[in-house]
Amino acid sequence: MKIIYTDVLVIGGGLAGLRMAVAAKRRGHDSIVLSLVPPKRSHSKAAQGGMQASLGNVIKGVGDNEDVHFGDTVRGSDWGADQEVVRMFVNTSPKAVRELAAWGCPWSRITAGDRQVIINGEKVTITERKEAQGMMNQRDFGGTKKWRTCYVSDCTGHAMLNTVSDRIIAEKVPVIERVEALSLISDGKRCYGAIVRDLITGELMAYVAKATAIATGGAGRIYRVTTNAVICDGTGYDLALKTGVATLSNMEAIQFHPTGIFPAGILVTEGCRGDGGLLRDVDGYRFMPDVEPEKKELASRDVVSRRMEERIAMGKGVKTKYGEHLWLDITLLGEHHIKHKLREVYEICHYFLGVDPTKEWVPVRPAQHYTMGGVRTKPSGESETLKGLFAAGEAACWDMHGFNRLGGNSVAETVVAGMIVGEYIADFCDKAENGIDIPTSLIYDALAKEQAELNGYLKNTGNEDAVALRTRMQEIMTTKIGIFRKGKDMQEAVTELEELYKRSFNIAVKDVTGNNPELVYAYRTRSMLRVALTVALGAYSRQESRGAHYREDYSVRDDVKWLKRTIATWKEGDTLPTLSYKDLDISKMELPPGFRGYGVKNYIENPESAKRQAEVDAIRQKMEAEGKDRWAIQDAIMPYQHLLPKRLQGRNERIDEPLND
Ligand SMILES: Cc1cc2nc3c(=O)[nH]c(=O)nc-3n(C[C@H](O)[C@H](O)[C@H](O)COP(=O)(O)OP(=O)(O)OC[C@H]3O[C@@H](n4cnc5c(N)ncnc54)[C@H](O)[C@@H]3O)c2cc1C
Repeated sequence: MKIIYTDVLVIGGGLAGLRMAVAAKRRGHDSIVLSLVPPKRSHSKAAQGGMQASLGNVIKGVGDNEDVHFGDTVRGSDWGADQEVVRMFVNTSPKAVRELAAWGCPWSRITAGDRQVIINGEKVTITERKEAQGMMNQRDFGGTKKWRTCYVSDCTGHAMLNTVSDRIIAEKVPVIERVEALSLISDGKRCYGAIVRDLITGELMAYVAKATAIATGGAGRIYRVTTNAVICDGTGYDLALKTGVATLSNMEAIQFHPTGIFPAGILVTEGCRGDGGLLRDVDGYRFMPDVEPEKKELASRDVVSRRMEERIAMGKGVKTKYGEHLWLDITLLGEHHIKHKLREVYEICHYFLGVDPTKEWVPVRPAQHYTMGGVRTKPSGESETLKGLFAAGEAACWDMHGFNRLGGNSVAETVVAGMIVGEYIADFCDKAENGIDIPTSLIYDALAKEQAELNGYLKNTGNEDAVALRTRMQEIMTTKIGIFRKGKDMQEAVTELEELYKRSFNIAVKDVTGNNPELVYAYRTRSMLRVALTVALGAYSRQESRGAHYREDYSVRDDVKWLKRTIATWKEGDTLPTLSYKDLDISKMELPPGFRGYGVKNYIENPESAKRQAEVDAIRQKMEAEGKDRWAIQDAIMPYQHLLPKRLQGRNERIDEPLND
């Protein structure tokens, strides 16, 4: 069996993984990236709408800055996010978008002068400034106060991923494709790499590394109706669970995107609504202004998805033999706009629905979209509990999104986290004490354990069918751990998923040769069941509603009892995860919990919130009177710069905020 040694092993060749590897390699550390598919086929490619960075280039973005982006993200998270991490993110995102531009990402650009846009269903003329000519263009997205989302038509992820993939080639980082990490090599205290299966030959290998990073993306495929591609099985989360030591966090926080095309669930971007698209019911009635007068179609995704499902429950859905849906109307944007700025949406509607969105409404219904939880890390991206293990991107939870992610904040997070965590990985590898100093027996034991697990499937005489188990799991997740959750349903879901998990030990794989896709399907199904159980038990146990986690039996956000992060581990031999909780500390928050400004104003206030708000207000008032600038005031309220690598600490330049000001 092959053993390959390297400094940094990155598991995942999407935006987050590639950007981390670039950072580590540039600091002189040999890095290897592993991927199930050629990296340019990673799911980051599917991102359509754009990347949030507070550049303030467009006229509708004037006044935008890190503070506004911070407020939008924390409110969007329903106060579930780690506010220090949000600050790190909003400060780095403008740098990341500009870095990508320097690397050749063809961002859509501003043409100065008049242009016609649709705002609130009306044609409006806006005038872009002369000094913005040629700068990155930005569109409106849900849950944001300013037009902040930079984009490349509606194939932003495609352009970003090509750019970073080209950079990884330039940096000469080997990317090993069509391989799958099955487990991590660990002695219970420190991670030393991974056991990896070659998906072409079926061979097992050990990749031994000083630092190992999980960047394996989301877990959409544990649901039946999802916008995620078939490789988004979420088995990367299970890599952490299987150690018994590394933790997952907030796995119950699952996002449902308002506009999956019906019935397939394929996404049409939030950019459709950002650019002026409207949601209509069976009567063609635009219902969002009635229920969300402030943000209408552009409230945050959790809110819009719930409003849509409520409309359907009122009997206002369009009935079909596949179920019910609502309409997305982008006809008012005009053919030229749709074919240039929403080109992919045009093609998706044309090829998958036979609908021409320049003339017809698009059938849509919310679909699973994003995993806010993930491998729990410190702000540096290192696991809180397993030294040498790092994570970034959708697979990670350094906790930037809390219980609801804003559109455009994910691809931004991948490259931002890649930059930050990549630097910390390099720092880790710089230290002599973090060399690879392990007995080879640890590697061989890990290989033998994985081989035994695979043999378990091959030699099993049981009669369980992996396809049936997975299909049932996906059905349970979609129907019982969906947009509206009820205690009884979730209890049943946990019980049945646990049963399916036990049955997965009786899956018999008949094919015994080579790459063996039947075996792959079987072992991934068991991993997915562990992940699904972590989501379901987390959801059942959290007795409140926060962001995308909405319970009909606990419909209120409870900042007294539940302002806390869920932490999950999986002990070997157990059939359920072990959950614990970690409080969020209001006394350190820059923006104490309150009303989000959209959605229902319905929360149990923690008395600490008002106290902290008074403190924050007093600091702000005093420092403003002293003539201090916004950076100094922010630093006094919640210092975070020390958490950023030095080279990322600088300020960002805007037309209205030149650096020499
Ligand atoms: C349809 C769609 C549209 C979206 N649009 C937007 C948008 O406009 N703006 C936005 O901000 N966000 C958007 N998102 C979300 C965003 O695209 C993703 O969250 C983000 O790109 C994830 O990047 P990542 O690097 O974390 O993971 P991915 O890009 O999913 O990459 C995961 C990588 O891990 C590899 N991998 C997985 N498991 C293993 C394993 N066991 N061993 C080895 N390799 C493994 C895969 O091969 C892949 O290379 C969208 C998501 C979807 C589904």
